[in-house]
Amino acid sequence: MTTRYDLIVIGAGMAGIAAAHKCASQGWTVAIVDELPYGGTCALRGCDPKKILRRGAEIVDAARLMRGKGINAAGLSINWADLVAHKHGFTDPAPRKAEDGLAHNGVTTLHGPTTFTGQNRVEVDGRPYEAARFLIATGARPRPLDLPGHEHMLDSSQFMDLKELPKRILFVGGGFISFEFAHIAARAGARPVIIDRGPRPLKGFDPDLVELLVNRGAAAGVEVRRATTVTRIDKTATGHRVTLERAGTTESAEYDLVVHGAGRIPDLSRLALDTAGVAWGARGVTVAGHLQSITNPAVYAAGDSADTAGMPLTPVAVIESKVAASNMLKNATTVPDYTGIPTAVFTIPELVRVGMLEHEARDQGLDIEVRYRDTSGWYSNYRTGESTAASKVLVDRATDQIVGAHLLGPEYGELVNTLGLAMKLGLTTRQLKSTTAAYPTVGSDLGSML
Ligand SMILES: Cc1cc2nc3c(=O)[nH]c(=O)nc-3n(C[C@H](O)[C@H](O)[C@H](O)COP(=O)(O)OP(=O)(O)OC[C@H]3O[C@@H](n4cnc5c(N)ncnc54)[C@H](O)[C@@H]3O)c2cc1C
Ligand SMILES: NC(=O)c1ccc[n+]([C@@H]2O[C@H](COP(=O)([O-])OP(=O)(O)OC[C@H]3O[C@@H](n4cnc5c(N)ncnc54)[C@H](O)[C@@H]3O)[C@@H](O)[C@H]2O)c1
Repeated sequence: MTTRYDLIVIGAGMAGIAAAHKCASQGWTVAIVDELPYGGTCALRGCDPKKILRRGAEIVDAARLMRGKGINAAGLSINWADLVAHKHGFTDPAPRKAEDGLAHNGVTTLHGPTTFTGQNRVEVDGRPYEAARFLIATGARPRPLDLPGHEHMLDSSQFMDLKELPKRILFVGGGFISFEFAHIAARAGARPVIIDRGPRPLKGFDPDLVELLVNRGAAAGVEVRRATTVTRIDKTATGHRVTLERAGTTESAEYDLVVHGAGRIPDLSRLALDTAGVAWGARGVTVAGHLQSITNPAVYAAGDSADTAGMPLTPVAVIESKVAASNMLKNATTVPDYTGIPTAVFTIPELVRVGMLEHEARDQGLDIEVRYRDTSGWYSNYRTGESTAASKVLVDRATDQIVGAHLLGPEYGELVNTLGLAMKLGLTTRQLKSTTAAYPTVGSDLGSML
């Protein structure tokens, strides 16, 4: 017999869980399904465990910066197995907590791979279900790389579960994952190399700050090679022989590990979306601004699996999920507001961005003032021994409002939240400068950055 719900949510990550809670709390009958343990990428295989591993690296780096300044960092090292065990202390109980919370709120929790069998029907592990509405929240997976030996690469989840960390690690792709993991690995004693096929890694971030970060990473043992790609990976007795291509020349080198950091794609190919009449493409489920499928009105999508103006980030998944849930409940067409959502690369130090890049602002015809500050000599950084730090705030001359902000430095991942808030609320830099921060905190540097 087919069980029927008001809503079936496919994917129990950030996007799926938030929407299931919201609709169930409004009295809808809701089921949620995942083929993996509940919690999704962010809690189990992404943001949260990654930042636990980074904590070890932060401590080592912080001690090294204070060498000769009263701290003896000699002999300080990361015990990788213990650090990974510390991570498991958080991730192992998370699925049970997530599932119990849903069940407590009246949501039926299902398990297994899900595929559509009609416009408003799915099968979960072979069992049929129907619903008036569906939310697709299936997230993303590593982009398949078409090269001989691709199966020897580890993905980000496998990397974070390594029992021990070898020395020679090649990260393919110069984006978020490679930079964050390489910065952790270097502090844990490895010699990571990042290759990127383009001339500039971390393309979504301010180019001047990226160059500073690349140099700071080099000093910590992270090598970055540009315009380089991998063409072949062969397993050897001691590791992997990797063939690399750069400007038409080929070289090969031996690495213990090769890690995939070459982008992620929406995880949709197994859902049989065509059977449900749901249009989709390489960027995700094709949705209107209010997150409803443009071809099947019963279906909505949110998070990494939806083709929207938002980046594939946790705060975006949560906002989209709440807006999609509210639209389903009220039959409304509200569009998410993406203004002022910050993003951070958790290297050491971290690189952050909110709003537009310089060239994006100019392409939009804005008359901007670029307020660049080398903050490396400022008190907050002197105190920690950090010698690489800078800020670049883009201010619209016509309105005195911030249209973009780019920061590289310790704790700037916290500072950027204030700039995001200012953008969201449309504060002028004059208004922002009139606020007072506790002193001495990095927040108290904001006025001088402006
Ligand atoms: C290594 C890493 C680090 C990251 N760090 C950060 C960070 O620091 N900050 C940040 O903002 N973002 C970060 N992200 C991105 C962030 O994790 C994602 O944007 C976010 O988790 C997306 O949430 P989601 O709910 O859309 O998808 P997910 O959390 O991926 O959830 C999708 C769920 O759907 C399930 N699923 C898929 N297909 C099916 C199917 N057919 N049937 C049943 N279930 C299915 C999956 O098993 C999964 O549990 C990181 C990502 C990675 C990979
Ligand atoms: N801190 C965070 O918020 C965080 C951390 C990790 C991941 N994420 C999310 O996960 C997504 C995926 O991360 P990612 O690091 O895999 O991708 P990414 O999109 O950040 O970067 C991929 C990079 O790999 C390069 N590349 C692609 N194919 C290549 C090849 N064959 N050889 C060499 N270089 C190649 C691209 O030019 C690009 O620079 C991100 O877009 C982000 O949304 C976020």
